Amino acid sequence: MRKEDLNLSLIVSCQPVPDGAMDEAVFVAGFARAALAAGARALRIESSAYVAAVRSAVDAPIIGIVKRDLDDSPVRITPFIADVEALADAGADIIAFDATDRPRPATIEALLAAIKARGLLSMADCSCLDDAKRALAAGADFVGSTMSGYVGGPEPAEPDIALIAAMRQLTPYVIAEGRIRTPQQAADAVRAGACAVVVGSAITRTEHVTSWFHDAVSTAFSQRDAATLAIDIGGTKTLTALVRGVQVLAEATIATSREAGPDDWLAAIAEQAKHWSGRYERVGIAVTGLIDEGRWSALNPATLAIPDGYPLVAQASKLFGKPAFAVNDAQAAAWGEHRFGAGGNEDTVFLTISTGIGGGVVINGSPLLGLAGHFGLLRSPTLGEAPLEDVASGRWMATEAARSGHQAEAPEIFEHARNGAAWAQTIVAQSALRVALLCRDIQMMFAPKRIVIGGGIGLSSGYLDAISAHLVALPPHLAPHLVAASLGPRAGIIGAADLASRNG
Ligand SMILES: CC(=O)N[C@H](C=O)[C@@H](O)[C@H](O)[C@H](O)COP(=O)(O)O
Repeated sequence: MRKEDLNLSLIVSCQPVPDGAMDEAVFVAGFARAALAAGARALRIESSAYVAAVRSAVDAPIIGIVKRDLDDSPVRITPFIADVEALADAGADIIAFDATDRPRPATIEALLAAIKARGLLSMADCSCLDDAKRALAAGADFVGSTMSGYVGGPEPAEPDIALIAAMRQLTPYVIAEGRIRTPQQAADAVRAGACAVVVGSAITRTEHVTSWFHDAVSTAFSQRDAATLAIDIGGTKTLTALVRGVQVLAEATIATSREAGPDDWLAAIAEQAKHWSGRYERVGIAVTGLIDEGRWSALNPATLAIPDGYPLVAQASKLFGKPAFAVNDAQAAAWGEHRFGAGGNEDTVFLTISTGIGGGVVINGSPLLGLAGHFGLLRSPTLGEAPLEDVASGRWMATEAARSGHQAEAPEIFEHARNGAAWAQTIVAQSALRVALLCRDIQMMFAPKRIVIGGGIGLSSGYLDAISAHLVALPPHLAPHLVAASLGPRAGIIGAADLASRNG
């Protein structure tokens, strides 16, 4: 065969788990025929006996290898010249061998000479770019990424796409191999420049594939069945709950003492959670302010005076004796609404318009964490550089009412507006306009499928309509799709609980 014959091909490695249930010639030949029937162009087969068995069953090109566990060398793949001879006799078209720079019984040059002498093609199984350079200089026909991740240290989870790309700079005859477990990863290897892609375990090691599914399913079952202690620490109150999935099994609200600090807040929560001891496996915490690498800081100290960089995750896991995860409260609510509420599992931006203004973004199924989504702190010259929450939130509405001579909190202002009071209507309209402009800009930044509006102000009757009214003039492809939040004040604890279950 010619080197070009392998171009653009999928190669299936038929090496069942050694000593496993499928480690028999009849299964190896069966895997080979099934792979070819489904579009594979070539096969990679271990041992001269199995090469012979497959050769008698199919005409496709066979890459042959022999695997050995030697006492005096770490090299396992085709270490001896005699292995090359046996594979050639059995009918292999290409012979692959370990090309790593390690103590070995036969040199790379000697192996290559023996392969060439039989008129066959060679594949050098490399662990790094230097292996590939040496193998090509010695005359190897193909270089493969086979040994990357198997020459010491922990086995990586992903295929070495970067090595494939780097090898492609040396030669077009690069075969991608090793830990390619999804069609997506195989396509990535092609994009990185591979001329052919070998897939093994994911297709022909039934025991391995079953154990991947088994592990994932058992972990998900135990996570689903174990409850989470979910905590939402706000500027005035703290909600503590026992949550399983979207079910809130029990909950309690305590005041957040503004004179105290995080140690005392956590102690008060622990006192409450004593009743649920033994019933939760992890802790999910949503907080006002910024969470960065598990540390908690205030973004607006007026909401709650949090010391800079408080080690919230470390303190909580110590106090509760369980793994803890912390996230900003609006980001937690954004995740809750995205997964289980009005976000409908689509790209979602969540805005909570309440005493202050918060937000969260979920794009491509992942929440943006850290500083992302703190929309209430956006400043613009048109608003005199004031943070948006200082000119649109419930707090601002009450201040504006007082300025126009009316002592009223947000709910009463809405009531007055509905009853036709012009001063109240102006305040509501101004807040809604500013939030509408924010929604317009959010649409340009993230193009979410839905902007979910929550919070006491956001869900006040008429407010969503007032925002929408400012956006009707936008052309349809620029207009945000606004929807009302559906999980209410529990969105934060539900979101934090679900994020905690995914993060530990
Ligand atoms: C390192 C080593 O000994 N690799 C061996 C080489 O033939 C096989 O165990 C792998 O199954 C083969 O490389 C395909 O890789 P994966 O099964 O990850 O798709």
